[in-house]
Formats: sequence, C-alpha cells, structure tokens
Amino acid sequence: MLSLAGGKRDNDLILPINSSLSVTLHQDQLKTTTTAAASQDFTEDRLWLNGEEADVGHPRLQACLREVRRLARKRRGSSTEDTAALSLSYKVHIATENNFPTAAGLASSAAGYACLVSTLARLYGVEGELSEVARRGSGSACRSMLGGFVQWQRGERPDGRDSIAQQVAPETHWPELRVLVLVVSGEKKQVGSTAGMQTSVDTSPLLKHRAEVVVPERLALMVRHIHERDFEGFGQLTMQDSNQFHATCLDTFPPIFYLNDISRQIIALAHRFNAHHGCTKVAYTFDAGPNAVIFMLADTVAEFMEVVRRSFPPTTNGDQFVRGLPVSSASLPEELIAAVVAEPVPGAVQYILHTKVWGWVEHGAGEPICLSSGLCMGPHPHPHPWGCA
Ligand SMILES: Nc1ncnc2c1ncn2[C@@H]1O[C@H](COP(=O)(O)OP(=O)(O)OP(=O)(O)O)[C@@H](O)[C@H]1O
Ligand SMILES: C[C@@](O)(CCOP(=O)(O)OP(=O)(O)O)CC(=O)O
Repeated sequence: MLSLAGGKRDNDLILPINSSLSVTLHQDQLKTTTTAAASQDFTEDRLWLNGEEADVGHPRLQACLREVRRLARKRRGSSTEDTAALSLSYKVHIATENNFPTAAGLASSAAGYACLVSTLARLYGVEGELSEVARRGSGSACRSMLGGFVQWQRGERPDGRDSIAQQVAPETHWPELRVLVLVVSGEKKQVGSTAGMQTSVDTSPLLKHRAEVVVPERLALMVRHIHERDFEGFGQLTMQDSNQFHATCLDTFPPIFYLNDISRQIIALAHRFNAHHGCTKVAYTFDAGPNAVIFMLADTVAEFMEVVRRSFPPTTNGDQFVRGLPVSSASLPEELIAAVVAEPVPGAVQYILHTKVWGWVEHGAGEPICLSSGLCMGPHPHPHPWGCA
C-alpha cells in the first residue's frame, strides 16, 4: 500500500476519479487466506470471514461471483476440452481469514477481494486478466492482483473495461525497500472507506482539485522516483500525498477523521528523524485509519525501530511487539535520542510489523483451493466451517 487515493466516479462498477498507485506487501507477513469449495450438496452460496458467517448477498461479493462465473461460462463455451469438474450451477462455500486487522485501514478489502477472486478463478479454471473482476469487490483490490509497484488506471470507458491494474515495477526492482506497519488500533473504523469517499466526492472541492490536477502530476513523478529508486523523492511525495488525502477527509462535510493523536505523534517523529539526518530516511503514509505504514531502506530499519520502541514502549506483549522480518538491534547516539525521541507514550503502538514488497512471480500463486466437499487440493491453513477435511 501507498495511497495516491481518490474517490469513485461510478460506485457500482467501481470506477475511480483518478488513477492511483500502491505497493503490494509481502504475504509472509500480511495475508489473506481464502479457501473455496463447490458442491452439488450446497444449497446456497455462503461465506465465513475470520470465522464468522458474513452476508453473502453483499452486492460487491455477488458481483465478483457473477463475473468469475460469467468468465468460466465464456471459457467453457469456447473450449473443446471437457472440464469434467465443476458445474457452474453448484453453490460455493468460501472461508477467508485475514492475519491482520480487518476494516482498520490496512487494506483488508484489497487483500480480501484479490484473494477471493484468485481463489474463485482457480476453482472455476478461469485465467487471464482478473483485476477487472477484483475491482468489482473493492477498487484497491484490482491493484493487489499484481505484485510489486502497481498502478490502477482510471480508464475512460463508461463500462470500466480499461480501468485495470498495471505493474509499474516488479518487487525485484527495489529490493532494499522495507516497510514497518505501526498498528495503533486494530478496531474497525467508524466511517468505512466506501461511504467516506462518496461523501468526499460529493462535498470536497479539494478532492476535485486533487483528482483533476494534483494526482495526475504526482503519479507521473512517483513512477519516475520508483524507476530511479530515488528514496528522497519517493519518500517526500508519499508523505505529501498521504497528508493531502487526509486533508480531503477534513475538507469533507461533515469531516472524516482517520488519523488520531498517536498517528500525529508518529508523523512528527518521522519528521524529527529525517531532520536529524538531514534527508528523507523514513516516509509515512496513512490509509483510511490511524495505523502508520512507514517506508525506509533496509539500512535504516534497526535504528528507526529503536526510535519507535523508545517513543512508544510496549506495555504488554513485549516479545510480540516486533513481528515479521527479523530486525537487528541498534544503539542510538545520545544526540539522536535528544533530538528525536520525545516523552515516551507507553502502549500507544500495539505492535510493529516489519515487511517488504511482494512479487507473485517469485513465489507463484499459493492459494489453497477446495474443489468439492469431498475432494480438497492444497494446504488448508484453517478449518472449513462446512467440514471439508
Ligand atoms: N478476507 C476478506 N474476504 C472478503 N471480504 C473481505 C475480507 N476482508 C475484508 N473484507 C471486506 O472488506 C471490508 C473492509 O473494507 P474497508 O475498506 O472498510 O476497510 P479496509 O479495506 O481494511 O481499509 P482501507 O480500504 O481503508 O485500507 C470488510 O467489512 C469486508 O466486507
Ligand atoms: C483510502 C483507500 O484505502 C481507499 C480504498 O479505496 P477503494 O477503492 O478500495 O474503496 P472501495 O472500492 O470502496 O473499497 C486508498 C486506496 O487504497 O486507494
């Protein structure tokens, strides 16, 4: 993730008012796992999210199911081989789990719908361009269908056929790039992204200006910084764009507040850290929630982690405070502590996840798949509510 976010010009087809760009994070640390089964014994489509049954009638979920089945029908219509397997009339049961907070501004809908569409596509034997289908679940999900640095093109067509994801650079392009996710709150946000963005589109003149003027310029610049692996430019623009996104939230009427006091303290800390070093060493971005995503190069991680630990010491979970990729220890020079670390706020950061950019090609698709109630393929990391062993 890394927003350059906007609103929607069509809420049904999920078409954005501007193009956007994101980074897909590594699935060893942050992931959604989705398992799907189809059977003639199932009487209805059902979905369990994080162990609890969710409303399968959700229009976005229905759109994804409908589109994957439509593509499967189309493919079978033109294929001569007998796909023996699955009747398209079978109902599906889907179990999905996020190993990170859901609906808390950490792009769970992006990961969730991207994984759902990939899993359904494998179940039904559909291949090819699927970002258009994932987009129908959640706009940001279309970007998450690809690894590395990904652009979601606004597109011009009213039917959305050209509003798809395109890789700007693979994850191998910038292997030193690291990400720390500072989880401030795992609570579900009060204003969901979809509703929030609609109110912004309806009421914020700043959002209109941003979509028409600012984002197109910034996007071109951001792509250049990424291609040149220019962290100074990339970092500055990332922070400026996150700040402008949250300015559009404040410009929305009634206003939306995603950032909280801790988010603002993290922002100030990052600026003090950069000022101390005299260059952009760390760059924050906040999605629709208070949790910080901080980019840096690998050689900054240990030092910045120590700064965060001193500023927001853990009160519980000391051993679980830092998760994900290993972090070596660093001792901080006295002048850095004096200049950067303010009065500690114990417990303000619940945990920190250390991760990097993900690339599909490197690892291949690994989603577990269950083809029918008695026949399962692939590993099953969590129990299926419908009891498929
Ligand atoms: N694994 C999943 N499978 C299917 N749907 C999911 C999954 N995870 C989340 N969702 C859907 O996405 C919704 C959360 O989306 P929302 O945009 O509010 O939050 P977010 O995506 O976590 O945050 P943001 O988009 O601001 O980064 C959930 O309520 C649920 O409907
Ligand atoms: C702030 C954002 O996370 C908003 C999420 O936007 P989506 O385009 O995913 O919204 P929906 O399609 O309504 O789910 C920024 C982003 O990821 O683009």
